[in-house]
Amino acid sequence: MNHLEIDTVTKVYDGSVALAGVSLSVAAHDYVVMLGPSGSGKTTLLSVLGGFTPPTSGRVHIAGQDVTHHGPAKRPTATVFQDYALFPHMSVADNLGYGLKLRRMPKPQRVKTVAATLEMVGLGGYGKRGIHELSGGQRQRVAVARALIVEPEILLLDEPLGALDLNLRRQMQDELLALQRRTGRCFVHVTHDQEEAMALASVVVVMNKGRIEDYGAPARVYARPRTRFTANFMGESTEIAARFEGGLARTALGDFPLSAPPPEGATGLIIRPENIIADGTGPISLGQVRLTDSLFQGAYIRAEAKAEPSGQALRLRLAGNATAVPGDVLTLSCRSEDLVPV
Ligand SMILES: Nc1ncnc2c1ncn2[C@@H]1O[C@H](COP(=O)(O)OP(=O)(O)OP(=O)(O)O)[C@@H](O)[C@H]1O
Repeated sequence: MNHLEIDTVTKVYDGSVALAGVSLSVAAHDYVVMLGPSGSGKTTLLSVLGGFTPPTSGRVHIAGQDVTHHGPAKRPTATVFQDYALFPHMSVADNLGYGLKLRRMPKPQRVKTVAATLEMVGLGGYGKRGIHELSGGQRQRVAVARALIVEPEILLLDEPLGALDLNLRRQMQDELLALQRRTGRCFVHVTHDQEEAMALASVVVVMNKGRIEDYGAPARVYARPRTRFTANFMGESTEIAARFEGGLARTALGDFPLSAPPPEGATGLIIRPENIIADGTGPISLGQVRLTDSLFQGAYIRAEAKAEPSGQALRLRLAGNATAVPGDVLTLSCRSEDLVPV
């Protein structure tokens, strides 16, 4: 059995289905990021893992123990909430020490553990401060430290960086990743920010309408999405309608060999803009297109084009130093493996 086993978990609220049979196995060293649009069930699943929401059916095992009906205090998890939920009237050290006190750790040991944990999150010497004397990033670190200090088997993080500005968010992402590696603990993190998911996850879980659409290493999920929803939700792509016959995808741009069998019921090929080569040097020719739109973005040019004569629209990403204006005619190509059947 894996470190975390989620077995066919459902959650129904007054007839509305928040989780529709979610199953997932997670290893002890994984950094899992749950990603999905608003209302897809991410927070509900995290809350079921933390023991705050009882599932309607299904089971949850953590470190070999069936915790399905255990409340938050009775399971080996700790949660970092988006608003941090720190005790505002207590000092930083008392916030951290609280959980240890509940576990009846003797005071001298408690003081040492608090100091070491503050050191670990880069807040050595901040123990005496009040919560209101900290910046947003420092409060976030205190919240993570307070959760980690009780040595949970799994650290649950609900949009932990949601309240921070972009620069601080990136810095805290680096810090969270370093902390996860240093502590070797399993982190399960909820976000709706796909860049954050890619940056942090060893396993990204894409959720939609209470189900898992796709999960795996971020590079695989991004490059070879298993479903149309995942392809559209993560990054940009173009879909080319296709019929699949004898190892070939027949499309308006031509017939292409497939590098993998199409999933059942597949009706299209997905291609990412950055995988379209803006000349004829790739092994698969996509033919000629005329640019219909181009937008300079600094490092690259985001462009739209229409294939000739089919009229198929394509999204492109051209080098930032290219000259590209609407009306230009380009010959496009790609690699077979970058045409992903969905
Ligand atoms: N306490 C509740 N009572 C009734 N319905 C709920 C409750 N909590 C969540 N839901 C519903 O369950 C579904 C999943 O919600 P959930 O909060 O898990 O989604 P989410 O992916 O975390 O969304 P967001 O990114 O907006 O936080 C939604 O349709 C929501 O309205």
